[in-house]
Amino acid sequence: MDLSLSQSIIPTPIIPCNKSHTFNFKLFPNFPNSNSKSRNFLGKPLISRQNRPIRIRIRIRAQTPNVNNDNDGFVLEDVPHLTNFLPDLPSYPNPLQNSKAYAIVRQTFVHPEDVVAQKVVVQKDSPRGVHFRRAGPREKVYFKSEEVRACIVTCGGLCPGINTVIREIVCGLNVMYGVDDILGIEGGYRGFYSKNTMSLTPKVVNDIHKRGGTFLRTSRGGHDTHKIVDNIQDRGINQVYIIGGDGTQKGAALISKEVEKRGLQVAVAGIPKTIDNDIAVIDKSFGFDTAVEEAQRAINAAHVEVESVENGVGIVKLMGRYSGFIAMHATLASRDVPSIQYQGA
Ligand SMILES: Nc1ncnc2c1ncn2[C@@H]1O[C@H](COP(=O)(O)OP(=O)(O)O)[C@@H](O)[C@H]1O
Ligand SMILES: O=P(O)(O)OC[C@H]1O[C@](O)(COP(=O)(O)O)[C@@H](O)[C@@H]1O
Repeated sequence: MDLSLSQSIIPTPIIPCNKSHTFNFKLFPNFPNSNSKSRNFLGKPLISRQNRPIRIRIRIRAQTPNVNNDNDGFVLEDVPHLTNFLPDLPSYPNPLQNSKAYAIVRQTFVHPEDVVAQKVVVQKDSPRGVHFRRAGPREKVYFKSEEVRACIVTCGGLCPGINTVIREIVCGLNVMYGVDDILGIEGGYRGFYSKNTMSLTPKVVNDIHKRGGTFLRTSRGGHDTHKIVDNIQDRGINQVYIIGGDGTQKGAALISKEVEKRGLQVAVAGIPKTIDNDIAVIDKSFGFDTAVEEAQRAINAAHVEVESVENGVGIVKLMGRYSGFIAMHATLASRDVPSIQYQGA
């Protein structure tokens, strides 16, 4: 999957209700300069949620070259927010603040000014570089729990862990945020306008993470922005969670633009899916570990065959048309392959 960073949509993380299935969209938790003073590197609030243009790209350069100025070459690749076009939208305290079970979150809310650097290693006097908005629960939210009608859709190819993601969105919304109106859109984008929805509750999704594939089914094609947004409007949906690869996220961006054009209070969250782990800015894409484990099985099997005959040669072809991370990690982990040569297409 080729998910270029400028097109990436950073999702608000859903903290799982079951620790054993944790997956983490938090970006570089060890991001340096995390003290509150250095966060305000622009010397003024970085984010004005009011009247903020969509996907702003702030470039600030120091007047004098080679001056060690905190603002030098700082670029923020932002994501759209509802208040860009609905500036008077009221906000509410995050329900997690009142939760005994999740009380710890109060201390770890993501500050609105938190960003994540694309490059961890920089040189002295080099530009600060590109930064992304940090994902995570905020102190304020823009929906009342009882007014949320969420939906989840899965599009494009398969990847291990999709069902876990679906489950965690449902459980996270329900258990942590008190949302009980969650719809499953079946069969990818076209499911918005050609199929009925299913109701998703923690009980319905309880066991789905033990199965492969996607519980909601998927498809390629069928992205008709107007028909999809018409349907979102007709069904009174106000939160849309879209799980998929680069094609899917392009579709999500179009939906978000159409929502803005119509002035709807609908939040669109894209959850990047790639088995290849080729999104630089996140810790790890879900499903990658499983793919590496499975790949090692193939390598191990070939190794057993090779060892049992004279001059045996085993050939294992692993997936990853444009990305060699699965092949590289599986090979390094198994130690059965003396040297690695990765050849992309
Ligand atoms: N450029 C695009 N604009 C809008 N929708 C797109 C675009 N590319 C793909 N899609 C839609 O996204 C869905 C999945 O796309 P696909 O490229 O097949 O998989 P993936 O999301 O895994 O890359 C399909 O329903 C497709 O119609
Ligand atoms: O088996 P191959 O040809 O290496 O294909 C594997 C590739 O297919 C994918 O699963 C899907 O790729 P596309 O989204 O381009 O169809 C990639 O994530 C992966 O790298």
